[in-house]
Amino acid sequence: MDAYVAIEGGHVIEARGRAPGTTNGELVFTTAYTGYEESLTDPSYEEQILTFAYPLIGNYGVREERFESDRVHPNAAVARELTDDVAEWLTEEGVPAVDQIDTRDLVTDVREDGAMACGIAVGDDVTPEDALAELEDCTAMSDHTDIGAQVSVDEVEVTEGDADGETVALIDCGAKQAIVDSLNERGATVHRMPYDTTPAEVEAVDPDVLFVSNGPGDPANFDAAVDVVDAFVGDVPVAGICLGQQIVARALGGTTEKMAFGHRGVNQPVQDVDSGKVVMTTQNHGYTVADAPEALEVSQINVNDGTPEGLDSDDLDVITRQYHPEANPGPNDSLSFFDDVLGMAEAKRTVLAD
Ligand SMILES: NC(=O)CC[C@H](N)C(=O)O
Repeated sequence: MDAYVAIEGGHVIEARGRAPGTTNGELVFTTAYTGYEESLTDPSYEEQILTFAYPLIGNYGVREERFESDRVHPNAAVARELTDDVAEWLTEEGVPAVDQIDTRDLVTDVREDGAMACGIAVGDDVTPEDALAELEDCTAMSDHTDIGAQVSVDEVEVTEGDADGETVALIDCGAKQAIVDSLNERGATVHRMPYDTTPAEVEAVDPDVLFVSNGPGDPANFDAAVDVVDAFVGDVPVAGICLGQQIVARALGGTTEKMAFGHRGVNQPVQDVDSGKVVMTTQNHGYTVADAPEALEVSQINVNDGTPEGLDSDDLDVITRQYHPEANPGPNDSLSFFDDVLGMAEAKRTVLAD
């Protein structure tokens, strides 16, 4: 199958077609060397074209148990070499894929010029012009103003924990399954609620903790979730992961901005400000908190570029992380985040009961 990849500026690269179709999206890369099933099903990659920096993708097959949602989210996949298993999976999913392309070159372009528009055409009769036409049609990430609707649940889904466990209202802005599982495994009952849930609907659940999930796109396009955090913060403990951190920051008066090419991989070093301890983390984000709200302490920072990785407040009962403590893929070193969140909720519940 023929394949052409057109990148911002109009440069067209020839590749080998592995799954047919034409599409466009924001070109990003991940340096993760494993976890392609988790990454390809992570809703945070919605409307993006995912390039794998690691050259061989697919060498341990495709297993549904490792999926983070019920479909592939990037608009296309790009790798140096994709196995037949992955090519067949992406073909079934209708997601175009290419390989036999110099991903070192592509990653260097994105590192130098930032995440960029990209058009892809794959098929027996496609031409470079088809890829260029897709590039021309590409919508900037911040202009996907209702991207939450593409990835959230339509209705509340409840997964039960232990009878005496905490009740979590999870605002699903494109949540990874591992977040729900990590909470359930610790005895919490999770009410997974649509991204545009109102404060009144959250109130009806009477949560012990309000948890804002990861998700795709620009945090500026999640005003409903910002309103929910605004309504509860200070009264109910609040937690957030990735987009969740950005939304919590916005709700308390902080600002967010787009990074050049973001952080995507499984070995991003994060330092705890108080202890000095460094952990390796899984990341997948293109935006960051620019000005942290005064009410929150920047508790953790990225060792490479100093961006905020954790925002905490003991007074308000807030804990958020820019990275992914739930891993999947990646190191499990930060799973204790979920113990901290539920511990915070339990402590507050005890205080209120006394
Ligand atoms: N994984 C995420 O939640 C990503 C958050 C946001 N979409 C960003 O790119 O920064």
